[in-house]
Amino acid sequence: MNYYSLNHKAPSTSFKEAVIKGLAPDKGLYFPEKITPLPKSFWDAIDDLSYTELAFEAIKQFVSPEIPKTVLKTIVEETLSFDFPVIKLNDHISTLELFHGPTMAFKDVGARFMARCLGYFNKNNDEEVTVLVATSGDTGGAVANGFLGVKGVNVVILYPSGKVSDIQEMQLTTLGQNIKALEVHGTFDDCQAMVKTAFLDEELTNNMQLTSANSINVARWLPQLFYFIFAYKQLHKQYKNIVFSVPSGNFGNICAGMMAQQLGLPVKHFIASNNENNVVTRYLISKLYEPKPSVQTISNAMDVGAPSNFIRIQEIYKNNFDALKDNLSSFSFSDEETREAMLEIYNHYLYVADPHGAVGYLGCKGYLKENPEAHCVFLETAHPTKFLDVVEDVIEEKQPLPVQIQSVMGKEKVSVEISVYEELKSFLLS
Ligand SMILES: N[C@@H](CCOP(=O)(O)O)C(=O)O
Repeated sequence: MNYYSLNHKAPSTSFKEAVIKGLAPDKGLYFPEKITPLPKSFWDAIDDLSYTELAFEAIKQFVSPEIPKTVLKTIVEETLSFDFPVIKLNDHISTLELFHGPTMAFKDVGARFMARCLGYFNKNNDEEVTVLVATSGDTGGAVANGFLGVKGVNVVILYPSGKVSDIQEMQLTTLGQNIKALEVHGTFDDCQAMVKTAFLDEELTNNMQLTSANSINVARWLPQLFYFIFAYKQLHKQYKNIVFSVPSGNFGNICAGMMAQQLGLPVKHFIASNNENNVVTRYLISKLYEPKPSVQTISNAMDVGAPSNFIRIQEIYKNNFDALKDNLSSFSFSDEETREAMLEIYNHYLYVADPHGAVGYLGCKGYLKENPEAHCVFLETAHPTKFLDVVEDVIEEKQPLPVQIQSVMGKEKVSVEISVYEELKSFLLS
């Protein structure tokens, strides 16, 4: 599969080059040249195929021929070594739990898939790759875990100081080895902007091979389409009008869901559920796309003011506003509403949702008001104990810590504080 730059000022490139480069030389995101819907026989066999078989069939067109089928099978099997259960709350709302991986966030799948692809491409190469990643909370930990000890790969994680949860910070600052954390005095958007600037800095790119492990990288972004197929597998016999409410920050996950739809997944509608960082909610009302600096919320992984992947969504809908609006709704909720939703979910369903999931639940409720025939699945993007203070405060109950969380507790935080791009550059050159 070849990929083109959405800025249209750089040549098309192979999957391998797109993964190794991360971002196109013209700073555009890569997008696949062709999307071939999966055959009817695939969808007819959904009950008989395992998660790894479904994932393999769904992703293979995007990675071939650079990753041979036997290698891809192993990559998919190793990536998906945990569960993705759907939990039904009532006849109209279910949640898809995406937090059963090693760092308990949905990012684990993309990070593990990408790490293995890069490991494969790098196996006979002596040149080291530096993976730069900006995180608003969950990506950092997942990438640190996924890339820990991968030969020839150094990871540098930028995170906004004081704006990620304590557990998220421990997950990305305590592993050591080939993982380094930079604590940025600024927002996630500042971190993401620094990463993008680094890709354009010839002094850096002449000295080192840089790539990104944010969803701007196709190998981090595309595997997220598996989730929607897994949810459909679990629900399709019971419900016909399935819609997904996706807690959205950088919009990679919802955009991957739309790719699954392009492959033929019968999804009725998508809901982008936002906290107060709501550029897309506003866009769908006003037709004006006006990114704003992000504000801090209790659903911090979604504190993104300028979502990178929105341009990919526009590409899927060929920049047709009406076509997009037919398939996408968006709602935005305050922290107060999020807390109330967490309590409601707990009181009504005895289910402990994290703040991001609670925003997704509210998105379902918003959509169901006008579309009562739908069955809405909100994505539980991270385990509630990653936001322990907020969760325990809202439901007034102590939460047991899963082993994945216990394993980072009490470890020593190691980070370097930076404020401006020049400091990132000297860090990388040093
Ligand atoms: N929400 C992310 C930040 C960016 O998202 P990504 O999917 O592009 O890595 C986080 O939690 O770190």
